[in-house]
Amino acid sequence: MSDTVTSRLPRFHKLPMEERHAHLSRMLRLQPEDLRQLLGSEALPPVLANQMIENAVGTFSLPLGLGLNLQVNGRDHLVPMAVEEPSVVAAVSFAAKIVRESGGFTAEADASLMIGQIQVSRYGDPKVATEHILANKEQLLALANSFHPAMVARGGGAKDVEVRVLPAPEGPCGEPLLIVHLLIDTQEAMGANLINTMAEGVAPLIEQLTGGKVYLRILSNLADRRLARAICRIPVPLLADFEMPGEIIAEGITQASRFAEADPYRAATHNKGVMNGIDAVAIATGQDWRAIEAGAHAFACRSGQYRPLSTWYLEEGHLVGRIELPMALGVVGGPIKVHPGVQMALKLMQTPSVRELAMVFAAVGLAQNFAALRALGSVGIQKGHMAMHARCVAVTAGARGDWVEKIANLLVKAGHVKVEKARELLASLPAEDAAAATGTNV
Ligand SMILES: CC(C)(COP(=O)([O-])OP(=O)([O-])OC[C@H]1O[C@@H](n2cnc3c(N)ncnc32)[C@H](O)[C@@H]1OP(=O)([O-])[O-])[C@@H](O)C(=O)NCCC(=O)NCCSC(=O)C[C@@](C)(O)CC(=O)[O-]
Ligand SMILES: NC(=O)C1=CN([C@@H]2O[C@H](COP(=O)(O)OP(=O)(O)OC[C@H]3O[C@@H](n4cnc5c(N)ncnc54)[C@H](O)[C@@H]3O)[C@@H](O)[C@H]2O)C=CC1
Repeated sequence: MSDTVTSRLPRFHKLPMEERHAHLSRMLRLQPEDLRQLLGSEALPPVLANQMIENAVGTFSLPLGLGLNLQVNGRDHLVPMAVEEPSVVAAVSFAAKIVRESGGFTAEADASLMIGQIQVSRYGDPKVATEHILANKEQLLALANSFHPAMVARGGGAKDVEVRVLPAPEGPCGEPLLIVHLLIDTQEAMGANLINTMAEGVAPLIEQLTGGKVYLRILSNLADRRLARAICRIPVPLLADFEMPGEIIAEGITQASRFAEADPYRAATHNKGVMNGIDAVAIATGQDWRAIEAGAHAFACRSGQYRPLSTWYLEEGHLVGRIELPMALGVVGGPIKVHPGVQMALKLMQTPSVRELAMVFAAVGLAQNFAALRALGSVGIQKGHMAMHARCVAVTAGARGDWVEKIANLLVKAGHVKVEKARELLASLPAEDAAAATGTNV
């Protein structure tokens, strides 16, 4: 990664899109075809779409924004985000701007260790079956690795075997579940397909060793051996804005954190805010976001109560934020080398390794959460969010072209960001302006 790339691009959001492109071109040495890619005109050719999924009838677009100001472990990152919700990109950039003034995010990510699960039934005595499996661990690992020799050559592959005996859901009369875990290092890949291949591949040997019958052979999306963590420490005075001192803002954020820690109803929304950022960058970079979502929420519930993925507290005059969650990502495999838009997004991120990507994801989640809690714990979410949502409202009401921004500004000024109000504003325009505003004069 180049150190000459900065994600601190003041007032980038005020520029027209062509000037944003010009800026990126200079900084990242993008080619004209890269820019066409960004604009979507070459995003995903129908022929590729038809090869990617079944019954393809077209492609579907989302806006691609750039999260700015993000600094992780002293390095700047531009964050491509594919998302339909207004204010998400602004919010992450806003938070990252404050955090970078405090030294940026510190993050780490585990190696790509994933779990393949094999469910065994009719195995007899669970203790004996467990002993037989563990006594033949090396044979099982060798067999698993024989299905992916290239992965072993890269330093990855099956590394360990664990056995779990779980109580029968029907109660003591039912057979306890015997679950074998294959721990597999998937290196730069998310790994689902290769884990499933290995899990299916070792099943006959497990049946032979236990005398039982294997049912499911599939990865677990609770990727708790592959966690990413990020932390930030913001001096309280740095939280101040024109309206409020830092202490008041810090108090609002720590109160929000306490609420989420105590109440699953709130924790769900808190985590939705975290995932606003993570999902957007996951979609842009071709990740399996359902897998990331499943892992995040299962991890949030690991203590038996659904809890927040991030927490905030005060320590020695600083507001400290922490996040930890499973991060099963890939920079190869799946659609990553197939989808040209994904390749472009990874180019904007300067082709990170999978661990770098995981650290950026964690930092984005924490930044997104900070921005939401900062608003929620002080002026409320509607002020900033609705100001940006106003453009969507104006378009829904029929505004087009330059009039979208004008109507949006009038809605915010009126403190009334509603489609009826936008229609009322459009209807109150002189006939010529109204025709221009709704595009009916073209
Ligand atoms: C919206 C802001 C950022 C405005 O905040 P502001 O105070 O107007 O921002 P600012 O003018 O001080 O600008 C600071 C920086 O923010 C960025 N920024 C500022 N404006 C823009 C813009 N238009 N476009 C792009 N970037 C923008 C930009 O980087 C800018 O730096 P600059 O480049 O100017 O030096 C703030 O009010 C905010 O963060 N609000 C929270 C919004 C949010 O969280 N949205 C998510 C959707 S709500 C939801 O789904 C989640 C939730 C809330 O339920 C989760 C939960 O409950 O926990
Ligand atoms: N429950 C779940 O999460 C499930 C997810 N999936 C899907 O599986 C896909 C991901 O599976 P993968 O196995 O990651 O993709 P994949 O099947 O494309 O395998 C990754 C490929 O990349 C190659 N590779 C090249 N360089 C590598 C490197 N440095 N490190 C690692 N591999 C390297 C590997 O040899 C392998 O052939 C996603 O599309 C996901 O949606 C599929 C089934 C279930």
